[in-house]
Amino acid sequence: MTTTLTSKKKQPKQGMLDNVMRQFNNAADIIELNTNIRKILEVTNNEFVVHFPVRMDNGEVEIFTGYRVQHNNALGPYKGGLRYHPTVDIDAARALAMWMTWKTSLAGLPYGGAKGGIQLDPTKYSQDELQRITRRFTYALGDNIGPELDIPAPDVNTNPQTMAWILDTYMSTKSPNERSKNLHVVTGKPIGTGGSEGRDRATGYGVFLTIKFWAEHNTIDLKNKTFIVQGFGNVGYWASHFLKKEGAILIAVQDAYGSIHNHESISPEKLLDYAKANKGSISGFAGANVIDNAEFFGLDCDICIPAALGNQVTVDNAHDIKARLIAEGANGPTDVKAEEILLKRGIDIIPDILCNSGGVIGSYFEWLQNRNGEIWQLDEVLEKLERKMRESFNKVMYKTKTKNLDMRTAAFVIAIERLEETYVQRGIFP
Ligand SMILES: NC(=O)C1=CN([C@@H]2O[C@H](COP(=O)(O)OP(=O)(O)OC[C@H]3O[C@@H](n4cnc5c(N)ncnc54)[C@H](O)[C@@H]3O)[C@@H](O)[C@H]2O)C=CC1
Ligand SMILES: O=C(O)CCC(=O)C(=O)O
Repeated sequence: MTTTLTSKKKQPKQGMLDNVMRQFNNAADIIELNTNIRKILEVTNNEFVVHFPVRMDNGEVEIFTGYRVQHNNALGPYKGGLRYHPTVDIDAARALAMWMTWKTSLAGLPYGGAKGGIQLDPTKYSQDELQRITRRFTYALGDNIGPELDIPAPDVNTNPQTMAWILDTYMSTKSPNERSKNLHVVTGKPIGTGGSEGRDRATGYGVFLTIKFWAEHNTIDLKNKTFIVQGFGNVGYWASHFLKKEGAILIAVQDAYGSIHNHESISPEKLLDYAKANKGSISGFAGANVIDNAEFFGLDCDICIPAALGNQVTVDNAHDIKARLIAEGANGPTDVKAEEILLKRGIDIIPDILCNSGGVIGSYFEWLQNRNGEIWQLDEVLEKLERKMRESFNKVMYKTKTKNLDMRTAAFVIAIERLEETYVQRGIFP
């Protein structure tokens, strides 16, 4: 097992990392960010790369590579999800960690940003194998995570069960007297293991709320508005569920297995039941027609919700998009060049660091409850979540108006200004 720690080292820029750096530099230029603070924010604080062996069901040992990148902790402990996917590598973890720093700052949370995961295709492993992989990864990370240091949460292909395994493994390394003080080492846990009511739907509910606020802002009625969703996991499903409750109509879905379309409507609840019984896949669902993946983003609709992976809306499909609004459930789904095209075409984009921030806000509520020995009811959690998201949305809209900025740049400016303020107040970089 090896651990590599790279501190304050310049990184090459490409893919999602290139995107987030361009977004950051654009906003930093606009506010003429102090050059010393810019130097700090453009690199990650710590990077852990761990290789660890796990016994497979057939008795063979396989070596896995896991990552945890801690970008910045000026505002509080590092916070962010763990992703299990073949595309996880050091640059993906760096980019996603940076987005977490801007997201927690914009949301006004006492957190910094981190992200990580394991490079693997979870469909190739049994539940027992995934449990052993998760436990060995947790041992490998050791005390580089912790309830007041760095707090992981679910992301793509990880879920409350994954968090429960991490919690159990982490706690087993502590003395009995210390164990109960470590419940908040991860968030997004099952309710029976210290999880919070509402964390399951927090991200999708937040996506829905930002769409609702945007519609109110533009005096648009969401009733009978059509929407399409890429990614029908935790975020995609819950966003669809709440939009449907508001009267909007889901007409197309794309996941890792294919794309389906029904111009009349697709029931999110029926599709979820189907996917649950079909190893998570929407393919074969009887309530819609199969379409070519390449057609998906060009479908006629009012709202497009990318809620899967990064770099999905690109120069290759930005010209085809018919939606009036893109609501970024995923992290980094729109690349910088595609965004230029979309903005010129008058398409609004609710940026990821605002749109999907309900997840980390829900996590913050779970962390607070664990820390204080409290248990909140679902309606209390959702009310608090709505209040926080409305505050962030209003701040972003005010900045777009007063500084004549698009929503992403406005959100980045607010996030970076908060970090700048803390560095200046500490007196380190006046
Ligand atoms: N889970 C959370 O609380 C949060 C998640 N996010 C972001 O939302 C996005 C989705 O996350 P979750 O819903 O949690 O993941 P998930 O694992 O529950 O679902 C992922 C979905 O994306 C689909 N997908 C994977 N590869 C795809 C591809 N190449 N094309 C189309 N669809 C594909 C999968 O089939 C699945 O339906 C990610 O970008 C994640 O970082 C952001 C904030 C919080
Ligand atoms: O809930 C959290 O701590 C972070 C969720 C996450 O990974 C994200 O917002 O991208």
